[in-house]
Amino acid sequence: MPLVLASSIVAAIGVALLFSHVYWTLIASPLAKIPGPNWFFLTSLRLSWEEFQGTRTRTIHRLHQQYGPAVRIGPNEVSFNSLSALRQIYGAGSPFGRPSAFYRIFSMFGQTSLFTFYSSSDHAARKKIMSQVYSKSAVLKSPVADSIQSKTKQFIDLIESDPRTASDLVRSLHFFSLDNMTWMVFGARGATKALMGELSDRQILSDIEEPTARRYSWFQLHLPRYTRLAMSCSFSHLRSIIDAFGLLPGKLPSAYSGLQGFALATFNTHRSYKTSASPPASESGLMMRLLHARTGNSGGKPLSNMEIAAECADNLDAGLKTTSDTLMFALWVLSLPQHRRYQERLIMEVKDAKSVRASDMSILPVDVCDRLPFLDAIIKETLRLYAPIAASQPRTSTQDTTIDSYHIPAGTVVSCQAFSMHRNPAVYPRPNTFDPDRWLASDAETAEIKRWWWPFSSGARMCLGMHFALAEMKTLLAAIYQTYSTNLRPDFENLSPTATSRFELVYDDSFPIAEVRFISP
Ligand code: HEM
Repeated sequence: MPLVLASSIVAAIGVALLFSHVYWTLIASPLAKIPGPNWFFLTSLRLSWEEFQGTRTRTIHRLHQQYGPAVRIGPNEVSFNSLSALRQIYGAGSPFGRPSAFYRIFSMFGQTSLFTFYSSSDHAARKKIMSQVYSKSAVLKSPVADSIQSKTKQFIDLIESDPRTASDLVRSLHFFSLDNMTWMVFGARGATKALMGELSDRQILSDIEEPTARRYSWFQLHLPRYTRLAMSCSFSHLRSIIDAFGLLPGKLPSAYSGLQGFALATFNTHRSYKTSASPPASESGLMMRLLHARTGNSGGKPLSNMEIAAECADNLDAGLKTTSDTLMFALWVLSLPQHRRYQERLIMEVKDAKSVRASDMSILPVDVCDRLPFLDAIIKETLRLYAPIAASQPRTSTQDTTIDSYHIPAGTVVSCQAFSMHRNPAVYPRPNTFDPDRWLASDAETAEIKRWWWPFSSGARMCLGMHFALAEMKTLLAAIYQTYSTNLRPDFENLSPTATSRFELVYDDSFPIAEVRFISP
């Protein structure tokens, strides 16, 4: 009898808790006024399931199409798709920061870095030290521009010497991006030579195509304790049971572990360089800048060794796939038979630019590429339709706010996603069509589409490496189309790639390794 009574009390408490949860989430919560599907209101598991399947971004987009510019996508989460919300969440003076619940999965060596700071003041102090390295004026001139040009030349040499490797775009563009990024971070002495065939450098990237990477990040985000336990479990029997039931988060402790290991080893090798006031090109780069800040030469806050190593690793991570995936999408989209005319126009533009320069320089200079209007339109349109970070960029605030006339309590996760911003048919007519010409109209006509273009985020936390990435991408595309035309293997013509996962920037699962053929005239 006491057992029955106890069970009845437990059941009654359970039902009461369930009712109060349902009442709160569906009726009493200030977020209940925001439209969206009830299942998403009730439990965050609903959205987590979409994330597990890799469909989160597309589902949120569909919900915006159905419910409008504000959609509640979880008990405590809202997605917005309007310029006013974008400015409020990400704009100057915004009270919103990056929530550690999500961004901790990007943490390197357990350190907080530019990418993972919540506090605006910590973030601003670190960004002040780092931003000069990647400023547009630094990128478009020597020694950065010379380095980009030399890596570009090495890519063209690879097409000539090893066309098979060059055509496998995931690999070859990662080599290009790695060599560029490592030069930016560690200077000439610490830069990799993957394009030139250095096997140990190519090996750094061996885990980036690990198919369980997204799954691992999902476990890390949603079940962090279990993930730690399962991955570090030293009892082989338990480990085999977890494995047998398919409950192992991933095969590797982390994708990019090769990149992190490289960053730490290179930092340790080179950190004792003398920090002279104006270091030579071989000693320039982010690491030197951070070491300077430590010794007080630049007036910044002193940083520990691990903080500097983490910042270096984080930059390699942030700049590697974003740039190489965008380049892959650009080469793929230009190689589609229906876009032949765009490829031909680009070829004309770069050849004209070459012909007005009397020099025998085989690669168009970075600053010249920066000013080519059709190339710029191609890059903008590629980043609109195939943004490598297309998914939500979550933010939270410690104070209550009102966004688009909805009351948003402190702690609510709010976000916009480039995938939806870039597909608003009222802003971009025929939003799913690749149309570079939309960027070539007058300033007045393009003002609105530029406001909605958001591949690099905006405001204080906008991408640090945007100018560097644009310079790399423009210089390489100009060099390729100066000499070659490209087409696709026929089985790649009917694919529709977009990186939509929040965790991995790789091509979608539906998009196998892309191969283009580089055709000499
Ligand atoms: C096509 C190439 C790239 C794209 C589309 C891109 C996009 C973005 C986006 C959307 C963010 C904000 C993410 C968020 O808040 O969740 C971001 C931040 C960042 N990106 Fe990039 N990125 C690219 C290349 C690079 C490169 C080459 C670097 C090299 C330094 C880089 C370094 C960073 C850093 C350090 C941040 C954090 C900035 C901050 O918090 O102030 N990115 N990027």
